[in-house]
Amino acid sequence: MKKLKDLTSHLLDEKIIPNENPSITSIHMDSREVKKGGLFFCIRGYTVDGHQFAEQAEKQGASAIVAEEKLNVSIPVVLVKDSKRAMAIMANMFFDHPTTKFRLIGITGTNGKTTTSHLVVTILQEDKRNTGLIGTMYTKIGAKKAETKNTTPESLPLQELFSEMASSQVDSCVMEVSSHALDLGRVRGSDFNTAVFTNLTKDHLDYHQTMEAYKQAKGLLFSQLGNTYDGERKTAVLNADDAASEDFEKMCAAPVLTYGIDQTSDIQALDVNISPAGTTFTLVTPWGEREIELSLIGRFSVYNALAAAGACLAEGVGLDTIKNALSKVSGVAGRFEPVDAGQPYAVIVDYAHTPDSLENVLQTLQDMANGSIYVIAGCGGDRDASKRPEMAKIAVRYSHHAIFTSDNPRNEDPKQILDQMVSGVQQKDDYTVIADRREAIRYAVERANDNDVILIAGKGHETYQVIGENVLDFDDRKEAEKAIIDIKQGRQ
Ligand SMILES: CC(=O)N[C@H]1[C@@H](OP(=O)(O)OP(=O)(O)OC[C@H]2O[C@@H](n3ccc(=O)[nH]c3=O)[C@H](O)[C@@H]2O)O[C@H](CO)[C@@H](O)[C@@H]1O[C@H](C)C(=O)N[C@@H](C)C(=O)N[C@H](CCC(=O)O)C(=O)O
Ligand SMILES: Nc1ncnc2c1ncn2[C@@H]1O[C@H](COP(=O)(O)OP(=O)(O)OP(=O)(O)O)[C@@H](O)[C@H]1O
Ligand SMILES: N[C@H](CCC[C@H](N)C(=O)O)C(=O)O
Ligand SMILES: [Mg+2]
Repeated sequence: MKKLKDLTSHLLDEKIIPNENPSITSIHMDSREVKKGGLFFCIRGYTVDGHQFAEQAEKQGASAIVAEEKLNVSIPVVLVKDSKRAMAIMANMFFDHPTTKFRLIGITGTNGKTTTSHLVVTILQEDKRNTGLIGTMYTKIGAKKAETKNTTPESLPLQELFSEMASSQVDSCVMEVSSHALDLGRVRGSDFNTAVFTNLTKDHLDYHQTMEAYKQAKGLLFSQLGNTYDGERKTAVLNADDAASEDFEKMCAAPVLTYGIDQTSDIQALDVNISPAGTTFTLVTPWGEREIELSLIGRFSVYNALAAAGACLAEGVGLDTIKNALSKVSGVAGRFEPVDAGQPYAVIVDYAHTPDSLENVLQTLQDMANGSIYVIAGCGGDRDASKRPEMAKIAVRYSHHAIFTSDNPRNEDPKQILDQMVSGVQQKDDYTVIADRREAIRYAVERANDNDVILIAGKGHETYQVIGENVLDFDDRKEAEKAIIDIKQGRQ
């Protein structure tokens, strides 16, 4: 059991620590979850100010509170300048520095984090490691999945999850590290061993405002990596074909391993061959060469495989293990996932929700399709509006017919989002606007002929649609399947 002062001993910023030193049996950032003997952190959020729940936490039996202002409570209050920062440090102390007990591999970048993290886990498991995974779709300890709200959780639930991983004998944890998480300090106190960069293109400018600030946020993963001198191996794995890597190299004290297709790099893909059946390339590394066979398609998949191979080489995995594991990967849910209901044309569900990812996926389809390409695309509400016209422009440029529809409108008017998309295209372009996503999918399915391709972009693995405050059941894969079957029956 911990005492309050065990947890405050590493708080170096301006603080006032009370004389009392109660026992702390649990820690909480949500007043509704506070237990007797717990420590409650008052966090100023985007929606509410956690300080207003201090009295509720006291009523529920909290032993102490961490806050940024004086409170009207009779339990001890630790006053700090920044309770989010204090929470990251104290959560790490409360759970006994869990990330020092296993290898931690962090993956950042605009696109490819979820895919690359799955590839890394597959390779590490082939190497008989006990893995943990934290990312957009779920968290996983071995095969046990749990739901998650954020791609990278807030520091307190994150350290708690790390602690559970350590108790479950996880020896390697692979996590997606979002730019929001880096900027908001959610991974402060996490001891990364290998840090991977996929790529940097436009997204999240609603939050970061400028590409420079967005890049700086991503760079924090590399500056937080530390160095190898304390005996632990640390490596930054950087994409040599992305200009941002030069900046990250400067921000990083650890050894750097680069990967690429175009630029000369430590880990290089040569003789890349992409076909609808899969991808092959020669993986050239400082440890030797191997012929790689992947069932994933597209040039972007080669980058994800290189990033994963780089991370695993940094983690000491052998080349044969990497080759074998990559040959077994069948795909990641909602990423270029085919829907097959016996139709004579292809339907692909993909999580492309940025201009760059949409362009990559459509380019890949263009290289392969024999018939027409239909793309169904929308843009999320309460998110970066500047990508809307760009995504629409890309959709019409690489398809024969684009259908603009709703993604997750959240608290925005779907019509307004669609108007912003349409502002990026010209009247002569071949597009249709159908706000209802179900109808948009049906529209494409009704029109597709043999050998055509329908790309349903943006929601990938998501099984819901957020409209206003309502979270409705919605799964692009199921909707497509239903539409194919209904329309087939109607045609018979
Ligand atoms: C903008 C943002 O990052 N918001 C995050 C933030 O929410 P918030 O600031 O609105 O929290 P709040 O509701 O104001 O609450 C403030 C505090 O009061 C507490 N509270 C609240 C109510 C109550 O009754 N009692 C109580 O104690 C809350 O627990 C909290 O500690 O803190 C929450 C808890 O950690 C996060 O789940 C939430 O992420 C939301 C869901 C979100 O959408 N975030 C996105 C922008 C995000 O972070 N995305 C990235 C991935 C992006 C990508 O790369 O694709 C991610 O890592 O997920
Ligand atoms: N290396 C890559 N470069 C560009 N686009 C990619 C790359 N890898 C995947 N994509 C595209 O981006 C989409 C999202 O991929 P993935 O989920 O792996 O990225 P992510 O970085 O985890 O995204 P998020 O930030 O939403 O968590 C894929 O469906 C695909 O269209
Ligand atoms: N992690 C991303 C996911 C976007 C997925 C897309 N379907 C949307 O809702 O915009 C975000 O929260 O911005
Ligand atoms: Mg992800």
